[in-house]
Amino acid sequence: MGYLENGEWNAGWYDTKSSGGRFERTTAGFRNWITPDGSAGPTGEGGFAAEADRYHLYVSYACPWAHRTLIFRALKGLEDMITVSAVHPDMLNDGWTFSPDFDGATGDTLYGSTFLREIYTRADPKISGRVTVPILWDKKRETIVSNESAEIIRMLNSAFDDLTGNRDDYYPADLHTEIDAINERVYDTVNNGVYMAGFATTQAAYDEAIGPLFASLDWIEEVLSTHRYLTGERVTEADWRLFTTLIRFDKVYHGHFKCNLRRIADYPNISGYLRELYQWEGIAQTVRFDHFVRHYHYSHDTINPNRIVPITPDLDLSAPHGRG
Ligand SMILES: N[C@@H](CCC(=O)N[C@@H](CS)C(=O)NCC(=O)O)C(=O)O
Repeated sequence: MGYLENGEWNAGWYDTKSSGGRFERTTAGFRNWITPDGSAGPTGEGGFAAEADRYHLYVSYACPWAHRTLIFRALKGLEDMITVSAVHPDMLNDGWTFSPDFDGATGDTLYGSTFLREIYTRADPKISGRVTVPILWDKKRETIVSNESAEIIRMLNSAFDDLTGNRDDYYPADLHTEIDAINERVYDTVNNGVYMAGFATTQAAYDEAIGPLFASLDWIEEVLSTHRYLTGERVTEADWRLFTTLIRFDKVYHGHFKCNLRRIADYPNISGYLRELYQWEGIAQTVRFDHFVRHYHYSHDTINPNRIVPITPDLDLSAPHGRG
């Protein structure tokens, strides 16, 4: 773990001293958009037109934010158009690395780099900031299009539709307001809520995160008792954004991040919904339990200094989901 300052690497864990023990996630630095014709998107500059075999994703199978991008690549049939490199699950003093020494870790298939930070310095040799996954890389301009997963999935949702013919829309116009509102609550209290609980270094910071997390899971359980998906009868971006946290919950967040008031298995509707999403065509291949169980327990030595990787419960995800 560490960060880049003027292109130089500094090792060090998150600073929570200045924020009363609270974990505060930093904002992503590259905010350009791929668009069908290369015109500029909502932020950043233009010049990133949708093209086959032009873009590359750098991901970790452990990371819930990177996982979103793999899910959208699968849902939108972009596997042949967008290539992928997956980092090693251990994120230690050098940050994410391309060591291929773990099943599914591919190394850097574009440049043969050793560390993920080299991708950031390749885009900007004097860059400052955290070295995070996912990264959407442009092989043509050799730069980073975006390192913000929420925006990468929006691009993948529609920018390539004319090339693939896949027009499935996970952010339909008539549901924008509802999806945005759900995303906000789910991000603040669930997706990021588990990290705020797990990375808290004061009791107060933990207490602040844990109540809203379970209040939101209780609310989601209620919503899913009358709706098949979060916004009703159509699966949307909001569901896939929640999925990446739910799938890690009982194996990692429940124990490692002390999110242990209840398990997902204790929520009947969320459990069926999780199974349905897991069984969705193309999704199971994006889920690497081995990567995330190893990553969290082995990498966070402030939480688990002896790096003991625990046994975790089997999740019977292939059982009938009963959500018909
Ligand atoms: N805003 C980013 C956050 C990504 C993020 O925090 N990724 C984590 C892995 S789960 C990371 O790479 N952390 C390394 C670090 O913070 O140094 C996104 O959603 O794309």
